[in-house]
Amino acid sequence: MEKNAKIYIAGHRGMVGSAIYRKLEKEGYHNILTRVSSELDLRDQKAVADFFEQEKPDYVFLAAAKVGGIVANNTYRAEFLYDNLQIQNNIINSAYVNGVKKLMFLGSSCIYPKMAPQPLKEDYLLTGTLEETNEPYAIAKIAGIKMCDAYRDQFGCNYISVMPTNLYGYNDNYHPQNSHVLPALIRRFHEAKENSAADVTIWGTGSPKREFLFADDLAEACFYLMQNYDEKGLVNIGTGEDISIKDLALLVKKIVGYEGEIKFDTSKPDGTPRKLMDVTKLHSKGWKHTIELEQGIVLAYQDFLTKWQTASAN
Ligand SMILES: NC(=O)C1=CN([C@@H]2O[C@H](COP(=O)(O)OP(=O)(O)OC[C@H]3O[C@@H](n4cnc5c(N)ncnc54)[C@H](OP(=O)(O)O)[C@@H]3O)[C@@H](O)[C@H]2O)C=CC1
Ligand SMILES: C[C@H]1O[C@H](OP(=O)(O)OP(=O)(O)OC[C@H]2O[C@@H](n3cnc4c(=O)[nH]c(N)nc43)[C@H](O)[C@@H]2O)[C@@H](O)[C@@H](O)C1=O
Repeated sequence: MEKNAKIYIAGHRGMVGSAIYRKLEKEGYHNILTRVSSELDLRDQKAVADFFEQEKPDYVFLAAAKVGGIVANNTYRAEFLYDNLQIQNNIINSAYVNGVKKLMFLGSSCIYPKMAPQPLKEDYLLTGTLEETNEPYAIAKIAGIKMCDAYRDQFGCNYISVMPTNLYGYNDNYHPQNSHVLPALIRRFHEAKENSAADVTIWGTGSPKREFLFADDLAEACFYLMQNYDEKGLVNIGTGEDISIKDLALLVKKIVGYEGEIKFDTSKPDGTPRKLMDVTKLHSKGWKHTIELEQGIVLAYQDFLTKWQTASAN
C-alpha cells in the first residue's frame, strides 16, 4: 500500500478497526477514510454504493460487523445473519464496482465445524456441522469468504480473507450479557472486588478451551498480510495456544486482585468445546504474535479502568 493511498477502514471505532487505524497512523498513512454507523449504515445497499462511488478508496479493511459473545450470538440470531450478510455483500460488491485494489475481509474461528480436529487447519472449512449458538454468524462469515473467492475467480479481484481467533484489547465491549468472555470476566471480577462480593459466577462448566489474541497484534497481522499475502481461501490469525475458561478466570482474578470464590452457572452454554487455531500457514508467511495473554490482560484491564473511571466521573 502506497503511503498516500486512500484506505477505508469499515468499523474504525470498534476494537479491531481502531487497532488497525492506530497501526496505519503509526506507519505514516494519512489518507484514512472512515464513517461511523450513524453517518453510513453499511446494511444500506444504496448508501454504500454512493459512498464508494464518491470516495473511490484504493484499499479496504472490512472490520465492521455485528459482533458479540456466545449469548448475544444465540439471542440476536436474525440480526447476526442479516446485518453481517448485508454489510459484507454491500462492501465487497461496491469495492469491485469501484476498482478497489485490495480488500481484506475479517471472518472468525467460529466458521470451523464444532467437532473439527484440533488444531483447526484452514482446509477444515465446510467439513462438518457448525456450533448451534453461533451458526447464523458463522454462515454469514463463510459467505464472506466465498464472496471474496468468487470475485477473485470471476473478476480477478485481489480480496483476501483472514480468520482471527477470539480477540480482546483496547475499546472492547464490556456489556454484562452481550460481550465476549474476556471483557466480561474483567468487568465481573473488578466489580466483585469493588463491592467485596464473596463470589463471582462464570458461565458454563469452565471446561471449554479458547485461544486469545490481543487486538493490536491482530492489527499488526492484518497490516502485514495486506502487504504480503494475495491468496484465495483463508488464513488463520492466532497464537496457536489455548487455555480453559476456568484457568482464564483464575488468571483474570489474579490480575484484577479479587480474593473471593468462583462459581459456575451451568445453565449458560459452553459453546464449542475447543477452537485452537493451526497457525502454520500464518507463521510460514512470516508473522507471529508478540503480546502474550497475561501481558495483554494487564493492558486490557488498564484500558477498562481508564474508561470505567471516566464513565463513573461523568
Ligand atoms: N471481537 C472478537 O473476539 C472477534 C472479532 N472478529 C471480527 O473482527 C471484526 C471486528 O470486530 P470487533 O472490532 O470486535 O467488533 P466491534 O463491535 O468492536 O466493532 C464493530 C464495528 O462495526 C461497525 N458496525 C456494525 N454494524 C454496522 C452498520 N450497520 N453500519 C456501519 N457500521 C457498523 C460499528 O460501527 P460504529 O462504532 O460506528 O457503530 C463498530 O465500530 C468483525 O468482523 C468480527 O467478526 C473475529 C474474531 C473474533
Ligand atoms: C469470537 C467468538 O465469540 C463467540 O463464541 P465463543 O468463543 O463461545 O465466545 P465467548 O467469548 O462468548 O465465550 C467463550 C466461553 O466462555 C464462557 N464464559 C464464561 N463466562 C462468560 C461470560 O461472562 N461471558 C461470556 N461471553 N462467556 C463466558 C462461555 O460459556 C464460553 O464457553 C461467538 O460469538 C463466535 O461467533 C465467535 O466468533
